[in-house]
Amino acid sequence: MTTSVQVKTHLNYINGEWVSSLRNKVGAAINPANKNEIVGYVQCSTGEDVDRAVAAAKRAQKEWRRLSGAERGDYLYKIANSLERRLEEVAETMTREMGKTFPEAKGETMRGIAILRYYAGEGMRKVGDVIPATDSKALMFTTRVPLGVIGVISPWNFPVAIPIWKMAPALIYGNTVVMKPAQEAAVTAAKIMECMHEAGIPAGVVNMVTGAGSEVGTAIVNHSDVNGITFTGSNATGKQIGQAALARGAKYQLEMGGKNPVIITADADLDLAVEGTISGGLRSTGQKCTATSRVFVQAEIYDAFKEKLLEQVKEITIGNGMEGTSWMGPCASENQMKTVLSYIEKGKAEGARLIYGGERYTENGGENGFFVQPAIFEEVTNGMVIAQEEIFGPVLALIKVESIEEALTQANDVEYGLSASIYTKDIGTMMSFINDIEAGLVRINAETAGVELQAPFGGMKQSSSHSREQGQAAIEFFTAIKTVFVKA
Ligand SMILES: NC(=O)C1=CN([C@@H]2O[C@H](COP(=O)(O)OP(=O)(O)OC[C@H]3O[C@@H](n4cnc5c(N)ncnc54)[C@H](OP(=O)(O)O)[C@@H]3O)[C@@H](O)[C@H]2O)C=CC1
Ligand SMILES: O=C(O)CCC(=O)C(=O)O
Repeated sequence: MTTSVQVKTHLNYINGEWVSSLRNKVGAAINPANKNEIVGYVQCSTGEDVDRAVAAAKRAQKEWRRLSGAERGDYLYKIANSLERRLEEVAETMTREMGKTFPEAKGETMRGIAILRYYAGEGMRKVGDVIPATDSKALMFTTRVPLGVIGVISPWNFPVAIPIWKMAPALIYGNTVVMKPAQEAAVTAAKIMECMHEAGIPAGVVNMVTGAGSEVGTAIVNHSDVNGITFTGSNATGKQIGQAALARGAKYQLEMGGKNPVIITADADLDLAVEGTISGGLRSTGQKCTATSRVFVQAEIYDAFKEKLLEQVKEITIGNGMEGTSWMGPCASENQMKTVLSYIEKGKAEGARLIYGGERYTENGGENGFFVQPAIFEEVTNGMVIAQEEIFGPVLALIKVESIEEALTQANDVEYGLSASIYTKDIGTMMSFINDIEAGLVRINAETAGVELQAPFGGMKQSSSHSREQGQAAIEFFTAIKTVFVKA
């Protein structure tokens, strides 16, 4: 097990400098695999710290937007190189701070590097179109301008990838940023800022203020000089942010929960389906908005699928994510663990049959961490809470269906619409799934999780504010279009 990361007090990053919060108070970040281990200390900031960061971002924006896309891209390449040099350290910090296994944390950090390089390249791509004017002597075209200052509010479940997939496009299109990471992932976020600093990004272009969402997050959302807010997290918080932004006329983008289904048809490759269900539902301890949570299985193969699934889930090793033997780490916090355990209790109380796991895991030193065994329920009906609400934990609900139509109807019968997958060999079934499933991310013979950085990402229904992040879709949020008519 590597233990190279020093425990230190991380400061806010404002106007190119590392500064304490004006309140001068810090909070300890603890390891969810061992609550006695402190990973670092982070600032518990106030609205006044946000004011300073926003003022710095506003000042820096004029110069930053004047640079060419290629010049801004050069900074992103340098940030990517710095993150690459610190890959192991950042990944280890992530594992120790929020629990995901080291290989997953490393994979996520590499994804962050790839996102930075992708958007660095975007600085050289077209930003507008020439549109024929009705006047033959005129030239009409569109161009794009940055929004100004962007508030980035990010969650703890992807501490590197999510802040980067919000900040990199914001920056490349000429915006400046004030970032508030989840307090539970703020040490890892500070490492990203260190990479930005190392890359020599001009003072004020990127700023980070850590602290409670109810204080720091709210201050960003309500600040009149923050022109756009991009958020990933819970529906309750997302809706509040959307309403507050709308009330003062700021642009907003919300990525929220999921209750993602997988359908296993009678002709599915069962080994592949079991592998995808386990990986989609239980990797990262189920703490992905794209995690599989409802498993619709056709009656003909239900028993065979269940047997294989149970066989393999029993093999899952739980433990500290820094141990090479651990397949699944802890929940990210005590609160998250309690939420998951309470959903498991609700499932039992509502009459679903728990056929595997679902207890707090306390073996091999686990009593000091926030571990939960994977839980597999069957006899779940669509009206149950565990079939409707986002659990964000390692819980799978098996639902037996007679037909693909029944599976589709039930799969759509939730308020969310983020991702969905089907395992089938039949092209007709694939086509009806693509057409009829209500989800922004549709996957065939592949797990529900797994977002490609170059493709649009976002959900339908209550899963998002109906916008898309990542890939070239990001330009829609981070810029405004100007239509220009030139008459010589
Ligand atoms: N879609 C997804 O990827 C995610 C979904 N979730 C869902 O949300 C549940 C709860 O997780 P939780 O961490 O509480 O999620 P939140 O939505 O509360 O947190 C997400 C981010 O928003 C910040 N925040 C909280 N309240 C406000 C506010 N009033 N104004 C502005 N920003 C705010 C948080 O800060 P801080 O936490 O530092 O106070 C954090 O940075 C999970 O169980 C899961 O179901 C959670 C994370 C990611
Ligand atoms: O599935 C993924 O890779 C991304 C998931 C995600 O965006 C999230 O959980 O917030």
